Amino acid sequence: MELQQLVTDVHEILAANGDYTNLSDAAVYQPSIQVDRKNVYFILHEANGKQVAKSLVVYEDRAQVADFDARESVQDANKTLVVGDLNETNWHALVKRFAWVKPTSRHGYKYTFGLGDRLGNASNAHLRLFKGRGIMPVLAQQSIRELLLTNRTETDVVLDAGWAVFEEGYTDGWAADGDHVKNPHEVDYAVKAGCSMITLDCTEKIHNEIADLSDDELDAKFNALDVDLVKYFNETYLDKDFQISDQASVHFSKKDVEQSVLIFFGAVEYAEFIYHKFVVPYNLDFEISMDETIVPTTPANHYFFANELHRKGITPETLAPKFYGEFQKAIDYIGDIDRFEREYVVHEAIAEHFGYKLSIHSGSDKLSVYEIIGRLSKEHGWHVKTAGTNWLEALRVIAHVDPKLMVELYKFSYDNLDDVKAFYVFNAQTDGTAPKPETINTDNVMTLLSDDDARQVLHTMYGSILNLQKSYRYVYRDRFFKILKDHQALYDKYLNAHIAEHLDLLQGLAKTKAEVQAKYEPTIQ
Ligand SMILES: O=C(O)[C@@H](O)[C@H](O)[C@H](O)C(=O)CO
Repeated sequence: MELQQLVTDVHEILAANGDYTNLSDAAVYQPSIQVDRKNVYFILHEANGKQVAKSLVVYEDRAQVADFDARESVQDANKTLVVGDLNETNWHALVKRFAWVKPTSRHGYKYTFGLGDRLGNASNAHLRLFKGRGIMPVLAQQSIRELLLTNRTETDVVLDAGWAVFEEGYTDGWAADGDHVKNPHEVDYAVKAGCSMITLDCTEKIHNEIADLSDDELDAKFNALDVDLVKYFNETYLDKDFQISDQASVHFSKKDVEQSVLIFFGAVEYAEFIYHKFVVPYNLDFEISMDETIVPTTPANHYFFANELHRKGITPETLAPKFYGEFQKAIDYIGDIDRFEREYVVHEAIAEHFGYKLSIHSGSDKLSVYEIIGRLSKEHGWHVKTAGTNWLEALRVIAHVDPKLMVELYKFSYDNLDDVKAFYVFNAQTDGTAPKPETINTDNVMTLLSDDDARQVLHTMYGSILNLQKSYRYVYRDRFFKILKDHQALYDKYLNAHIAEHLDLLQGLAKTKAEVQAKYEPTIQ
């Protein structure tokens, strides 16, 4: 783009007095335009084959503009216009000028939604869907596991999301979640990369093996604790009933007390350690997760955990119990929905009593329980986390554009599923009911995206697909990303239709899974 044309664009923007609907240069991406006094900022979209080349354009006083890493520049009276890349230096320079470009705490936002983007190009679509929806997007949300499997850094994740925020002019607030961090160096890494929130995964501090002890073994182990601890726990909880709300109460039997202490108290102490070492000093938005443990979090366990945190003066922003039933990757809820609702009432009451919101992990595709969650948490708020479902919508693009490649990706994933045994646990891994690759062809490949077992296979094999190399060359990664970027509009459409199904149910705009599928599924065929 000619620099003089950009100077003309700037003058037209300054003269437009905020009405940018009829700018003469279509390359100026209108949602990104920011005017601060006589300074102008925007993203330039230039066609690059089927893709869009993006540049930052800044028009500022000469002294200020030195903050930016300029590829080229031109003087205009006492101003300088620079053109630069969407890189780390330029993002931080924008953050100095516009606070909303930086991630912030979810505190004060009633409804918040995690939009984990394993590829780094879903956030623009997500933001266009979330604008005006009344839900705060946690755009940057990748677990350490996802970072390892995708060879991305936390900084990559924050920047990919942060540039989308500026580009879409999303000024309502967004968050960056250092997800499933388990130890001080992972927490420190997430904080220093600019995450506004951490999700402390307590899995390794939760003693699932206790659940297998006999009553006598449990009793012996509990009574082997320091006498003052045994005394405190028994006096505080044993045979006690806690009326939490009109609808919810929790009773502690001897077994409830002993299991809650021996399974969870170590995690309470660890959360306290991380809280004082990081959450307070860095003023972090704090989530505690126990959703990936083997033992479900009973209401008694949850009350115990929350009460012990409260006794230590700790109130997280959100807490993720492991609910009754199964929240497996990429598929709907598995379990007795009535029992889920009965127990959810108690979990929600506990969260309200102690002043935090429930967090729903593996929140993708749980269309059968969103109405319950949205209804029961409507007054107090909810946090729902998705990630892999956005990856699956990228695969839907591949299946639509290059069915032959998708057949190959599925066969590779099916044949190498052991790659993810150490990372994920799901039914399709064990029960062998996923479609056999020999039954999949270019005519039926799209059906993989609606088959539960195939979805789980594809949902978890993202790292293996993206990183497979032969003779030092990526087998799939380059082809994958070229197709996706050549068809960004199709990806955006798929993403928004699929996530809208989630939001409509959570926000009570629809009551059933069938309703939202009838509304949105036809748009993604
Ligand atoms: O796959 C992952 O590691 C993450 O997406 C993680 O599961 C995340 O916390 C989540 O629950 C998203 O649904």
